[in-house]
Amino acid sequence: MIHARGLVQTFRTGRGKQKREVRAVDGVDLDIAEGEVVGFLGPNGAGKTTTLRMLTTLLRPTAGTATVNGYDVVDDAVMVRRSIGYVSQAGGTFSQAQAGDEVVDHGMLYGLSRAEATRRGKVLFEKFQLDGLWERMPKNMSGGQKRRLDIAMGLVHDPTLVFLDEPTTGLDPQARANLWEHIRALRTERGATVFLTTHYLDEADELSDRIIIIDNGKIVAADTSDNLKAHVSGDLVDLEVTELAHVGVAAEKLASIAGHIETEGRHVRGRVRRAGREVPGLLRDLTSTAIELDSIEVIRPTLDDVFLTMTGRSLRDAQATTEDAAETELDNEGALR
Ligand SMILES: Nc1ncnc2c1ncn2[C@@H]1O[C@H](COP(=O)(O)OP(=O)(O)OP(=O)(O)O)[C@@H](O)[C@H]1O
Repeated sequence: MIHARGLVQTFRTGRGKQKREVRAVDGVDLDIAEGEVVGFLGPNGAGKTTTLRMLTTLLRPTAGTATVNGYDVVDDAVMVRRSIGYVSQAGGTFSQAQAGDEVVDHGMLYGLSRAEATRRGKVLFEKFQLDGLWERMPKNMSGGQKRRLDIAMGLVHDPTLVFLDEPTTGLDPQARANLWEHIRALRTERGATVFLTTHYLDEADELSDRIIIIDNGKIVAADTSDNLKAHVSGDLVDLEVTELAHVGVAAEKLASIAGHIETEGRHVRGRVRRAGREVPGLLRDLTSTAIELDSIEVIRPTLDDVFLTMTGRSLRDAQATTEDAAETELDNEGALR
């Protein structure tokens, strides 16, 4: 479905002495199979949108190659565009037209007849709970409704591969959860392959069969969420010992199955690769040495823990830093216009 080798995108930013080159995407390889839902995760400025724009033919790669649905993104750009659905981050720039007309026009742009585009549009409106809004102007819709309209537009020509760029950014929790249901249905009901970018960890976790993490233009991890968590971080085991005097011994015992032990008051913590298997033995060991616990907690790692392990910093911190350093003067030389 999607195969990319060594994709690179560089931008020149600034003027005069400030001039420099940004390697927004720096040698990305991707292999995405039919029917997969892949979450492309990374902090702001990591290179998610730029990768997506190369795969959807909106940007010509500076270097590297990619095929989408078997078509080359440079040589067969028109065929790539015809065979995919793309819902951009900003959403559609709607005219003064009614929502239904926007969808029909979009379908006709992809070669459907007016009748067929209308038929499919009506089905999608029902599916995305937009019934009754066919004649409404998009500017008078709620954020969630507009986002669902964007997705309906991206699907009107029935693509089997759909690119969604930050589909739920700016939506309230209820509208997000509702959109998640629709995204799940793309695969279960239509068998579509979905490639979605997000910087919400929970969203990537909830929706994706596989997660690809990008940072500074490079892929730092690619696997199922469970595998990433299990292999990279392990579970956090938090023991609360009853007697402060026992903290040292408890830490020694935990150290036999865990890496990097931390203590805080009566708490002893460490990461254990297979907590389900290891913890019963640890408890027996503690009991046999008469160390009592007030509580024990096993906390599954989050994707943020994975990111921390891979890059040495938290995804949330990385987000804040790149937002501060956001470029203001952009000069996009690679764009196909
Ligand atoms: N047209 C452009 N000209 C110059 N630099 C650009 C341009 N587009 C993106 N960049 C830079 O390339 C890097 C990657 O940007 P990109 O938009 O791909 O990141 P992202 O992961 O999608 O971030 P976000 O989550 O904020 O959308 C950033 O440093 C950004 O400032």
